[in-house]
Amino acid sequence: MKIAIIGTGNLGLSIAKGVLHSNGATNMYMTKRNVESIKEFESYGNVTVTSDNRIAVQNSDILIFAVQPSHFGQILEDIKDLLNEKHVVISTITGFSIAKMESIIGADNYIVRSMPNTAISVGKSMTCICGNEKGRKRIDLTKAIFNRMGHSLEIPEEQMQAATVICASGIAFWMRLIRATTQGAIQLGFDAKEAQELAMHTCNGAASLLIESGNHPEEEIDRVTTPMGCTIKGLNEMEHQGLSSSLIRGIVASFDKITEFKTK
Ligand SMILES: NC(=O)C1=CN([C@@H]2O[C@H](COP(=O)(O)OP(=O)(O)OC[C@H]3O[C@@H](n4cnc5c(N)ncnc54)[C@H](O)[C@@H]3O)[C@@H](O)[C@H]2O)C=CC1
Ligand SMILES: O=C(O)[C@@H]1CCC=N1
Repeated sequence: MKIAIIGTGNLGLSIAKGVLHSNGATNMYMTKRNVESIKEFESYGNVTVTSDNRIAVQNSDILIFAVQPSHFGQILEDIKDLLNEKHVVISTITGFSIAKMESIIGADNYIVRSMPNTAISVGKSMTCICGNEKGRKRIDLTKAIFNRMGHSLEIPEEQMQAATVICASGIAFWMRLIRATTQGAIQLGFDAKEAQELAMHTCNGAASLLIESGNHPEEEIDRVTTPMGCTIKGLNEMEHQGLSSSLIRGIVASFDKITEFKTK
């Protein structure tokens, strides 16, 4: 598998690390404007680092674009004449529709949108995927690539904006909750390192329990909340302070922000 990461910044670098850790590519190109910060990746032997997207496209089959939304249109213009039947054009770009991509490179390309998160670097991404008419013939291949770096789900393009919030931004929401739990643990007497260790592994356990059991969260919460116990006291106080409501309102605000920059 010959993969190009076009735009090796925060997300692109996470994807590159995930590809390398999962041995997901026989050959990988990594591009960015200034390559100094990623030069070290050439030590992997099967990695080429360059600022030239055209070279990367010519030497790769799977093209994963991870540039800022405002840069993506011009980058597609710059490489569109190189695209052929071997290429799968995979975009992680928030708010950049398939129709907009087709208006630049044409509908006769294998186009897939993928919405991963930075946990892809450690093989734990939740990645949502959709494709254009030709791209849907490459969905299984795309899922195979992203399933080596976590879990993936094909969804309609209409849900990609919501998926961006829940999965891509969502990982930051969960890490803020881990940080808040850590601060609570520090207040209760743990040092910062141990406090974060407790918070991370408890969070990991909660997610793993739900994934493995397939149970509803409240079913599992009912197993923890001893009558008149400390857990229900804490949970009810959190809800009195608006825990669930503040999370939901933050998720909706994040969604509305994407709508804002989509309409610009
Ligand atoms: N950061 C995240 O967790 C996620 C980001 N996304 C999307 O991924 C895209 C990238 O986001 P970030 O990684 O956070 O941004 P970033 O700014 O960290 O990375 C963008 C990279 O693109 C490079 N770039 C700019 N122009 C270029 C060009 N002409 N050729 C090659 N590289 C070029 C920049 O040097 C930079 O390294 C955005 O569209 C964002 O919406 C999607 C899901 C998650
Ligand atoms: O914050 C952002 O706009 C990008 C999309 C999801 C994660 N990072």
